[in-house]
Amino acid sequence: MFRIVLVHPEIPPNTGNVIRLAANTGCELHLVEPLGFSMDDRLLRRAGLDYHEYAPVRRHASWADFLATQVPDPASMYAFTTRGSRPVAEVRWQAGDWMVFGCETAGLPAEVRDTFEAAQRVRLPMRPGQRSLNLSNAVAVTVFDAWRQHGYAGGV
Ligand SMILES: C[S@@+](CC[C@H](N)C(=O)[O-])C[C@H]1O[C@@H](n2cnc3c(N)ncnc32)[C@H](O)[C@@H]1O
Repeated sequence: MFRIVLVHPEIPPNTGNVIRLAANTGCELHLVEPLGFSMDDRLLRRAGLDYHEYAPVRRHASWADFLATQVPDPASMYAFTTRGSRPVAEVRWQAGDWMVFGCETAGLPAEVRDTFEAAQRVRLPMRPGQRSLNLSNAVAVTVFDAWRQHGYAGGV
């Protein structure tokens, strides 16, 4: 089981997709507020269908609140950023690791990104000149690669 963290997500269908992905793969999902939508949003519900009933979704009032309540081990936290210094392919994922993603427009806030050691700031490969992947696509390819490393344990 991996832990997905979305910091200030803005677009309801992206978070809905990630709720569904978390249910599909057995991940925990953490949302760091402020969010760009209400959790009752119609688009969020449509994308997540009823999966929010099956995927644990935890909300945190701020990044500081997330750190204070979850007390994550920095060595098990990875920040996903297009400015990451480490290729994601080098990561050997461990159960319980935290995968931290930024918002759709601005990415991870600098005050969050800068708290990660260089080795914990990872990037997904893209062709030259490309800006970024869609947030929910970035989460999906990451979770499935991590799950693949574990032989899709628990999957059928
Ligand atoms: C649409 S992107 C944000 C784009 C933003 N302008 C930036 O440059 O960070 C949303 C989130 O997806 C993740 N992401 C997208 N493409 C990525 C990549 N190539 N490497 C690492 N993370 C990526 C990051 O967490 C990012 O904050």
